[in-house]
Amino acid sequence: SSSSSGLENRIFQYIDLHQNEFIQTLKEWVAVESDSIQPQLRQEVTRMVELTADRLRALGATAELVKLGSHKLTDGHSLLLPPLILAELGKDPQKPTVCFYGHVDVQPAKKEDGWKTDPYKLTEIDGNLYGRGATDNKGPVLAWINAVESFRALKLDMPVNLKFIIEGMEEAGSLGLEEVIKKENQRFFSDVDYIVISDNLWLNNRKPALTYGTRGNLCFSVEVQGGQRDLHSGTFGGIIHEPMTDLIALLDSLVDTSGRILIPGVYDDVDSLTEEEKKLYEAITFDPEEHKNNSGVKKFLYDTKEEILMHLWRYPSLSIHGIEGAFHEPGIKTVIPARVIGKFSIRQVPHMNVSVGERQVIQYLEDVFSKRNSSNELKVSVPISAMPWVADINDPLYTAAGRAIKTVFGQDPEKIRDGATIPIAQMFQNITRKSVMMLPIGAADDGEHSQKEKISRHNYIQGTKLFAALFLEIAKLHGQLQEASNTKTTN
Ligand SMILES: NCCCC(=O)N[C@@H](Cc1c[nH]cn1)C(=O)O
Ligand SMILES: [Zn+2]
Ligand SMILES: [Zn+2]
Repeated sequence: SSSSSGLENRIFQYIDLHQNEFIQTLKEWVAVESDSIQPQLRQEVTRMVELTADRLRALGATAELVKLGSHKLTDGHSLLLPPLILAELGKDPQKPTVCFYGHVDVQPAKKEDGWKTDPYKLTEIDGNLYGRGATDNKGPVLAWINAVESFRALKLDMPVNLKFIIEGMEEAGSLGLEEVIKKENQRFFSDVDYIVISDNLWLNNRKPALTYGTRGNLCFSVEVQGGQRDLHSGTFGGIIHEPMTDLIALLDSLVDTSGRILIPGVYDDVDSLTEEEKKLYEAITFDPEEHKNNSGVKKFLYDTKEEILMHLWRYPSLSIHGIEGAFHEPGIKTVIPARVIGKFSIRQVPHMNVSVGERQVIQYLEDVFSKRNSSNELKVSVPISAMPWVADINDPLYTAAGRAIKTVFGQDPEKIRDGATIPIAQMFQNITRKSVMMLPIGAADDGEHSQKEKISRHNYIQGTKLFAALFLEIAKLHGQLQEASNTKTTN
């Protein structure tokens, strides 16, 4: 049913009445500088993980803090990783078990980066709650917790068993997580029926979405080394092969002005486009103008909605991210850097093979470099390699979420893919073989990772209702599934 039941209405009313308390908790969470990128803030990440575990325990859950060991920093030092939370609430064999994944670490944020408000002080302006982590991912994690809290406050039986897997290193590449999923596959995940991730955004500012796919990513570091030290360009400029010049030539050889990747073979395994798939893009509500406004750029490479969506979701793209070792301060420094490292990545799509891609790129870079007859040394490495993820939208989990969305937002969800990479989705699906779904609550203009990250009060509160409605829909679905399988066995 698309209209809410008496039970849902009671829960929704509770959520509406307690919204300021939910926002207060989000304020307390945003105040913790749980930046997982900067080593000096690692203790804050650990504190945030512990705070989250306490909150889960207050709901009646058991929350285990799994030690993940330490990792090596680029300067050679070792740093302890924050623990991972594995929590459980309810173990009724008659109920389905839903596992929620989220993260409580955040991207770095400094007021000087151009924030209009203090990034660690949640500030409400015109119905938007600005602050680092508001949408990525503290708001959505709290929305799950708020939903459970609402059932408890109303003394309602939870319709599903819940498990939570919450980490503190997502923004730094989910270090140590894959090993835990593998290790816990036969234990923690054994009775899980559904896995839900709420760590992405809607496709536009108003229409809710369900996400069934993400692109993967192959990240490359291209190092060009000349001599042992930087040189004066007045003394050596004109008589040596400069590492930066080699690197710029390499980077410039990767993609043409229309965005097409120039590495031979890259498009060979990309799924061919069927008429049926084409229709999916035509049916989606997506306003290229709104997307352009969210981005702040003047023009996209493509004009139509369909072309834009396909180039974000089902075609690979190559982006150049930066150059380590380059002089980047204001003013002029007439230096020739001795060693520079270019960073670029290729978003992977079905059915590209990451190992094949790796070889194609390395071979191509070596070929381009050898034609330059440079005396410098080239080294290519692949620090991150993540496969794309696509799920079956006909899975019952998607039906349940679609119904919950209709109840809360009064409209059917847009079924979308995401051009970014959530490696955990593919990992969960591949290792556990469970149904995996991404259910975002943030709008397209939430500005994850940017200087104006926010979640709207509306989305945070309706998102809380959405998760409560999802628990009920999954329980209903499970009842139906169980009835169907009982009918099968008795026939
Ligand atoms: N909307 C969710 C975005 C999550 C995100 O930003 N993921 C990163 C992960 C990544 C991929 N390669 C290196 N890190 C992303 O850039 O897609
Ligand atoms: Zn995130
Ligand atoms: Zn993020």
